[in-house]
This record gives sequence, structure tokens and C-alpha cells, in this order.
Amino acid sequence: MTDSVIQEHLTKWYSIVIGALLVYSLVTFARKSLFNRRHGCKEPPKMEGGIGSIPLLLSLLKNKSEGLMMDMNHKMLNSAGNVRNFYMRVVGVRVILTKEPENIKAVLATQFTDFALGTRHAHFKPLLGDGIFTLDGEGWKHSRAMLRPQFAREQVAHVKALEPHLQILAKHIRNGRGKTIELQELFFKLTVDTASEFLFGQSVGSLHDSSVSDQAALDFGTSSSFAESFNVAQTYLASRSYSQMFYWMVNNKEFKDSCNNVHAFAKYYVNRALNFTPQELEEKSKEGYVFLYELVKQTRDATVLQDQLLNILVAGRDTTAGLLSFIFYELARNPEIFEKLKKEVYSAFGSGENSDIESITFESLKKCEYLKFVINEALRLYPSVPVNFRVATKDTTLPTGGGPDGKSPIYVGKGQTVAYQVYSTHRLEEYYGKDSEEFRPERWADLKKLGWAYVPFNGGPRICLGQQFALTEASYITVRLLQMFPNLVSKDTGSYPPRKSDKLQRKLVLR
Ligand code: HEM
Repeated sequence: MTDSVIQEHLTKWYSIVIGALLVYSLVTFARKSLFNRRHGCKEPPKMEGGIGSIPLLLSLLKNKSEGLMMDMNHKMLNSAGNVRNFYMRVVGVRVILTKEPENIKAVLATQFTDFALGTRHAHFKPLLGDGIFTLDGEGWKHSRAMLRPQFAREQVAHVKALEPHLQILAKHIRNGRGKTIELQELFFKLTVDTASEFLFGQSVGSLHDSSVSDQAALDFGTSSSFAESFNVAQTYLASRSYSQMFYWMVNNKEFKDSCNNVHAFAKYYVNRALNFTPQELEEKSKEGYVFLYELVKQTRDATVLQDQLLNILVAGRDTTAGLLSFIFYELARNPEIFEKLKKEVYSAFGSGENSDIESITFESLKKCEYLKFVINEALRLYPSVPVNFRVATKDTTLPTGGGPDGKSPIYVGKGQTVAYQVYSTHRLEEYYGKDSEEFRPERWADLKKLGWAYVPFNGGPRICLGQQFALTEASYITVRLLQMFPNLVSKDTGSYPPRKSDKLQRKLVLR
């Protein structure tokens, strides 16, 4: 080739693009090598997923649709003996998968500012706007400072508000006497009813239907239209999340209509609260704690109020319903655990006609040790958020898991994802013993110093704000159901461990 021909090719667009890519790759490689040397980083084992990891992704999706995804992920993380960290390349992008408590601690706490939520805001924005669950940085800090005081103990301690909802739930169960009852469905209705009342001051009353002949008296629209739209919108959010960078393609009319319905409901109650006089607000507050009424004392911005309330509804609803479902699933499979729990509940609060409902309080529930063990165990084996993600905001490291001995730090490049799988962390034999896959609440009597090996509510600055609210609700509902219904038989015909589905992004529920 003559000089002039070479020169002609060098000035063509494709040569410039190839040259730029080459320079970019070399600079990235050099930067990474330098960083690795400085921090002593070594690679963890690579998880082979076929070309671009596409075969692996396809099999994950298949398993997801069959409710087996978490168990398959868990098997993958267990396949190499003691290895607790892997990396894989998904369409060229490096993703690190970990179940190592030290690495989870780094991502969530000690290196908190090195990581962010990534694309969650874009995925969830059409329904949730800008709120605590979707924002990073200053926006999140501001949201957290504004909302945290509302979750103080006194606010979440009001178990009395749960009783009317429990009574309607009990009616459904009594109506189904002699038949098989799908408890999970009822728990989902219960938690949207209790959460909407706590947040907006009015329950959406989705448990009320003609079968219990107790129609909800809603100011706004019908109960079913809100609950249904909320469910539909959440399903779309999950699909947007799984579609990652192609999330914008999941944006059809049904999704938009559902978001509009949910927003119309929220707007109605937000505007109503904004129109109350200070005296009216004071009067209303005396009737019982309502999140919205307290929040309007801090901000008069209708959009902020709407977005934050919907963020909390999404964070708290499926998670608590999932927990209740797994508690009763395991109680039904384990009659001896059910009997032992009943004994504790009956001796503390009575049973049947002799139930002492007044004595069931935030404080007295905390004293029921075996109940606490049962709930801890359900959240251990079935954490409501079984796998979660963070994206690096700069070149950084995970403290351990690299190299042949798994002890060196791991490099995490800016923009790379760390997926932490609490589902597997909660089954580590080192912490939970050889029977870590079994549902055995008694283990909690002996477990010590779990640290970051037990994180159902996350940890660090973004730790769940609703933890006490959720534990109180799950405890109260469990106690009351045991008092009212002393018999529980599993009619589940599926295999064990149960199949699970991710309803919203990462929320685990029985399938
Ligand atoms: C069993 C029930 C629950 C579990 C297991 C649970 C678990 C979690 C987890 C793991 C996170 C962290 C998510 C992340 O950072 O990516 C979280 C965040 C959050 N949860 Fe919960 N949650 C439960 C119930 C609730 C309830 C009932 C509420 C409110 C009424 C609530 C409010 C929140 C809020 C506001 C956040 C965001 C905190 C922040 O980013 O600063 N959660 N929850």
C-alpha cells in the first residue's frame, strides 16, 4: 500500500472511530491496572454465562417466570464452594455479584458515597416522581431528613388502627371456612388498606367487597380502582426495571392510565389536607396519626407531598404483605412451631373470646420472644428484598473476595454494578449453621453477632425507615389471627422450597 493510500484511509471516519476506541480502551486498561496496583485489587472468579452472558440472562428470565430465580441465583453463588463473590460481563458491562457481609457493609455503609441507585429514578419516575425511594444525593438527604421524624416510635406504636382492618380480614377467612383460602391475596389487600390509611388518612378499603357486605365509604372514586391501578402500575415498574436501559420502551397506555389513576387519588387527599385550616388539622391529628397531616406542617408543596407518600406506599406495601405470607406459609407447614407460638401468644394476650386486645401494644409485642424468632426466621429465609443493586459513582473497591484465596480487594469501575444477594447471605453456614436452609426459629436463641450477615432491612444511611412499622404490623396481625383461628392447615401442593415471584422489582412474595 502506498503512503497516499494509507493516508487516505487514516482520514476516513471509520479509522477515526476505531482509533478513538483503541485509545479509550488503552487508557481504561492503564487506569484500571494502576488503580489495581495501588489498592492491591485482584479479580474474583468469573461466572461464565455464554456469549455476552445472554444465555445466562435468558435462563434467569425463564427461572424468574417459574418463580425459581432466587434459588437458581443462590445455587450459582454456592456452586464454587466457599466463593462468595463473582463477576460476570452482561453485554460487555462488568457486574459483580456478592453475598459477602463485609462487601455489603462497604456498599451500604462504610463506602456509602462511592455507590448510588443507578437508573432506579428513571425506571420509577412515571409513578413515583422524586421521592426518598428513588432519589440519590442531596435530594435523597433532604427527603430522609423530612420523613424520618414521622417514623418515630410513637407514630408507629398505634396498633389500634390495625384492628378494624383485621376484623374485615377475619370476615373473609370466616366466609371461606371449610374451603381453601388464599391468605397471601388477603394480606396484599390488608397492607394496602392499612398503609393508605396511615399515609393519606383514608383507607382505600380494598378488603371491603360484597362478600363481606361492607362497602368502603371512600370520598374519592372506588376502592378497587385505586388498588387495581396501583398493582398494575407496580407490575410495569418491575418490567421497566428489568428492561434496564431499554426501560423507556415499557410505557404503554395501560401503564400511563394506571399512573394517572393513582396520581388522581393521591392529589385528591393531598389537596384536601392542604385546604384544612390549622385548627382542622389539629382536630384531625387528635383522631389518630396520619402521615400526610404531619407532613403538610413541613411543606405545602403538593407535588412533594404526593411523590413522597407514593414512594413510602411502594416501599412498605408488598414488603409487609410478603413477610406475613411467608410467616403463615411456614406456620402451616410446621404444626409444632405453630403450637409453640400459640402457647406464647395465648399466655401473653389470651385467646378466642378471652382475648385481651387492649394489652397488645408496641411494647408488649416486643416482649414475645418466640414471635420475634418466627419473624426473624421468616425474614432470614425470605427477605422481602432478596437481591439489590448499587452502581459505583467513581472507581472504587470492595474490601474482600479477589484473588485465588478470595482475600484481596475487588476493583469496581465507575458505572459498574454491584448486586448483593441477601437471600444467600442469610443462608451462610458460617453464621447460621449446617441447617441454614431450614425454617427453625429456635436458632435465634443462640445466634450471636451477625452484623452484616443479617440485613433484611438493609443497613447504613439508607436503612429502611419503616422497619418498626412493619414489624409491629406483622406481629399484631399474627397475634390476632392466632387468637381468632387456632387451626391452620397447609393446602399447598407445591414443592419445597416454595416458588417465589418478584412482584415489584425485588420484592419477594409467594408465587
Ligand atoms: C417487612 C417489611 C419491610 C422490609 C423487609 C423492608 C426492607 C427495606 C429495604 C431492604 C430497604 C432498602 C432499599 C434500598 O435502599 O434499595 C427499604 C427502604 C425503605 N423502606 Fe422498607 N421494608 C419494609 C417495610 C417498610 C414499610 C412498612 C415502610 C413504610 C411504611 C417502609 C419504608 C421504607 C422507606 C421510606 C425506604 C427508603 C429509605 C431510604 O432510601 O432512605 N418499609 N426497606
